Amino acid sequence: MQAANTSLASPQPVAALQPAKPLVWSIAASDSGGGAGIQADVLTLQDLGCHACTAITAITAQNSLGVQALEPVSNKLFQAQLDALKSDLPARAIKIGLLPTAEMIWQLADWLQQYKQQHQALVVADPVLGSSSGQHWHSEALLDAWRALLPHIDVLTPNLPELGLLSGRPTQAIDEQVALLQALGASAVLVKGGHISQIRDVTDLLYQQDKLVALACERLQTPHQHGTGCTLSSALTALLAHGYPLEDALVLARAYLQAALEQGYATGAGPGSLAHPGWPTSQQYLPRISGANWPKTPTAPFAGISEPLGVYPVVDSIALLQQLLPEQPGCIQLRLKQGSPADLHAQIAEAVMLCRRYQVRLFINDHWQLAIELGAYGVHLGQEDLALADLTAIQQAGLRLGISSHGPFELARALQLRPSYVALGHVFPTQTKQMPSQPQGLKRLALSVPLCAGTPTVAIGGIDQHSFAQTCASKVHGIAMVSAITKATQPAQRLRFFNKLWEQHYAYHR
Ligand SMILES: Cc1ncc(COP(=O)(O)OP(=O)(O)O)c(N)n1
Ligand SMILES: Cc1ncsc1CCOP(=O)(O)O
Repeated sequence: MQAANTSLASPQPVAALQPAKPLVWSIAASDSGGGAGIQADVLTLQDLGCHACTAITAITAQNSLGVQALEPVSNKLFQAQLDALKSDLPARAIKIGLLPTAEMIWQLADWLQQYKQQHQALVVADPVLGSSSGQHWHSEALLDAWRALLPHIDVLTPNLPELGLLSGRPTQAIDEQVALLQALGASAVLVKGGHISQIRDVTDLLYQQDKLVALACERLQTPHQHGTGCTLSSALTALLAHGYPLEDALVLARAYLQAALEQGYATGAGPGSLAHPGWPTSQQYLPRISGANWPKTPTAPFAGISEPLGVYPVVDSIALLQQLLPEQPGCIQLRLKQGSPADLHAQIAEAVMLCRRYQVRLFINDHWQLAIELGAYGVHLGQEDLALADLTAIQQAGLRLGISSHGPFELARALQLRPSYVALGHVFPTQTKQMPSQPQGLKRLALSVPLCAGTPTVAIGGIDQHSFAQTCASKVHGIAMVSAITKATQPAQRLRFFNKLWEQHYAYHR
């Protein structure tokens, strides 16, 4: 019998395929206790739908009570791991954790410089310079090496002590310390709030060039916090690997961490481990976001909407409104982008009168003062419009408020204001408006809907007869459309068609 060819010397490469899951590398140390390091990273990356590859920097002997020993891998073995991954499993994103020696950090800096010239990969680095149980693994030489690594890192996630060590100016203000790291080549810096002060909330600060955003979550009273930094940074890496922009990735990663902490569990006699709670789907874990140009939340929620919004045409003229109203859409929006004050007043007054006659709920885009004055059902505002509007006046006048969102970050901000509905868009490419962001697609739409529990959702952007049913399947409460209705040769007939589809869907699938 002929022996099967079991040679390991020269495996034939399988034809390059697009991997089914994003490939993410964790470059970090092993935690024999299974709560932090490589082990926490792999569990988190897999939990968030990525394939985790690893390059182990050191092996630690530890349990829930502390670290008993740490031994770096040889530089040769470290290099071999990186090269093996590079030749066959290129990363969409890379997470860096504990780097045990200055020499290994310099080696990684050289290696990353070359890698990033050939591959597009985002690098998140959690500068682990000590353990939560009190050990520290830094020397001046190691800190200098970390500083040299900064230009190769896209997001650095230090806690406050780590920021102080890296900046070398621990007594200066956080902004000033971050500026020092940015001067050394750091891009985005997320200063984690766990150590900032023992107040009710944990507030993380995201610095990007000239922009600062704060994300606050309730401080959970749990002893099971081993691996918190590793879990946050690997969750962030996973979400970046899925293609979420940084702020969106961070909001979801923070929600993931909050659920992971809340469901943490005891392992040994010391602090236990975090759970791996799956994709964030619950609004209760979303961080509260603050930053420049963001309005205060009115003291009460906006008026609610009882019936589903249904098919939601967005029109730019009274003529179209008149054509569509007899078809009884779930609601309608007048979106006027030009006109003198007198002209706008006259058109909105007429729209209010017509919608009352047909008993259709009328939202006014942008012109919130006229909407209040003339008694519209509600107002729709974009995120940039919110800072300019008097939200308390809209809320106290009893008008409904709909707010646009283009991803989890804007969605979390919008939900904070307790609006009457949130719009999720743009779902598909659209010709109607130049959009600053990428289309979200149906998968992200479906993942966003559960985050809004209790607040109605409206999908918008590029929805037409081909995508209507799939969009309904995401369980949104309304479907807003501009061109699919207004550019049809017979807009009223087209609306009738969509109304019928909505009713069928609603009757059979809710
Ligand atoms: C239902 C609905 N969703 C989103 C929008 C977009 O509003 P906005 O972000 O204010 O952009 P403009 O419409 O002003 O271009 C909307 N109008 N309606
Ligand atoms: C106003 C707006 N906001 C997000 S997408 C969009 C335009 C939607 O138009 P269409 O339905 O023609 O794609």
